[in-house]
Amino acid sequence: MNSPYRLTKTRAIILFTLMLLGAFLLISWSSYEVARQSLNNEIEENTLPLTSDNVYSEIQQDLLRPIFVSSLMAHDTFVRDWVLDHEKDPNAMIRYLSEIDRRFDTIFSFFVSDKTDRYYDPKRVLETVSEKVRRDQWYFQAKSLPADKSYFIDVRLDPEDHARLDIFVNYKVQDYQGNFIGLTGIGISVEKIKALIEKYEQRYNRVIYFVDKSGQVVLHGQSFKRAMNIRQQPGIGPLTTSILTVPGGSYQYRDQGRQVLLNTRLLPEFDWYLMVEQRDHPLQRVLYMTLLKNLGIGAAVSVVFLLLLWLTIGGYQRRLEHMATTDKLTGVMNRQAFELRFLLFQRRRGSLLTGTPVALAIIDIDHFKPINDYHGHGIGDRVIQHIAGIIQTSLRRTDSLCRWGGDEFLVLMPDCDSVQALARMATLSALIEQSPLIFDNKTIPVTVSCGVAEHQGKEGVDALMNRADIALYQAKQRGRNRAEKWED
Ligand SMILES: Nc1nc2c(ncn2[C@@H]2O[C@H](COP(=O)(O)OP(=O)(O)OP(=O)(O)O)[C@@H](O)[C@H]2O)c(=O)[nH]1
Repeated sequence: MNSPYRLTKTRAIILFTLMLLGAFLLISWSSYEVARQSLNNEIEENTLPLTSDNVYSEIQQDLLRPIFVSSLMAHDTFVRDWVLDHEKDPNAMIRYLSEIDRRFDTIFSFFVSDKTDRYYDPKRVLETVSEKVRRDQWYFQAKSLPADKSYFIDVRLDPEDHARLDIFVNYKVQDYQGNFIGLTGIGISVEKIKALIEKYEQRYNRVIYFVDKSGQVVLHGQSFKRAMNIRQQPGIGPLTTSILTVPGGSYQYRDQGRQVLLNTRLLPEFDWYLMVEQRDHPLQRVLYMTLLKNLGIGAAVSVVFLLLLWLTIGGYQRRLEHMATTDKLTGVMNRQAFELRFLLFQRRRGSLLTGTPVALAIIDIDHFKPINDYHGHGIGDRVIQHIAGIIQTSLRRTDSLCRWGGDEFLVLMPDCDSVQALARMATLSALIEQSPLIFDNKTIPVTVSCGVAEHQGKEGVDALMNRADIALYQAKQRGRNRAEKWED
């Protein structure tokens, strides 16, 4: 009888659980998303560009200095006059270059004469450059620069230590009429710039590197372990074209499941892009941990809430069930519960196809109306309770007792034929006769009449009761205080 109620309760609890967990999940997730988004925006719009600006302005000094020094050399009247004076004193140029190295702390300075193709460095006059030699191509490349470009930058191996890279600034030298007369410039060590990049990476907790206009990574710190062209780098690859066609911007991409925020900025003097990347901001982790904590709290609150709900609903349900199935006056089963019990019994009997007999007895208090009329309704109630108590003590565990209404009781007796039932009811009526209600020094004798019938085939409760009622009528007719069974 409980199962349909339990099912409804279980369904309701599952529904509440889903709603509650859904609500917690939705609230926690949306607030996490809002916080994450605003943190990302803050990083993307403020923090990252600010870092980028700082790195740019600091690194720019170191990168622009060689251009500045080269420009000084190219416009120096000494250099131009010396060339125009047919390079008479090579030592003068050598001294000049070594002075440049000493004053500006460059690693290498040079001059190449267009007229003689001679290559000067701070120590000596090296051999001449030739268009036919591959390693001299940088010179002819610089020489053929468009008129509006005064220099070009070259990153290549250190001529003395081939394991290291140097940045060379090659500046065009022109005479007073603007004719090309040579190339001068200096070289600085990439290692120095790399050290700077690493310093900034540690200071700002960012990944910093430079790419040229083709997407090739030209400068990076030691921890950089990725494809040397960003076009081949997963995540950022598809963004490369848009990155390299604007002077700077903010981008987002995913790399190995992690979000990367990127700020780019063009260094026009080098035609390089400064790339500043932010991965795993510490606050992102804090936000994620907060999300997990919120979900944990949500789940715990849900569990406690649902447990209380389960117990409360269970308590109410049990009370309601008890109220709906029990007779208030006697505490025995009421009519509705009995009908349901009979239906279940019938179903079980049908499925088991058991041949065991089942009997039903109707017990009616004799002359109950006069008891009510003489002693009052309250005493009448006590008589009903008294009779219910006696019947209950005489039942087996498998019997079911019901107060059908007024002064009438039903007893359903499985594994009991009409003859056995009749005998049991006769014993019961004798017992009731010998057990008057005694109270306030008054003795109220009570007797009952019983009608018994055995269940036949698939008949319903009404048909069975009808036959038992006929038997009861006979008992009443034959003088009451007795039991009769239905006879065909
Ligand atoms: N005190 C009390 N009386 C009730 C209750 N329910 C019904 N009654 C009364 O029980 C009486 C039933 O009387 P009947 O069964 O008609 O007649 P009876 O006096 O028992 O006569 P027989 O059954 O022929 O012996 C009526 O007077 C009802 O008012 C109840 O809950 N408490």
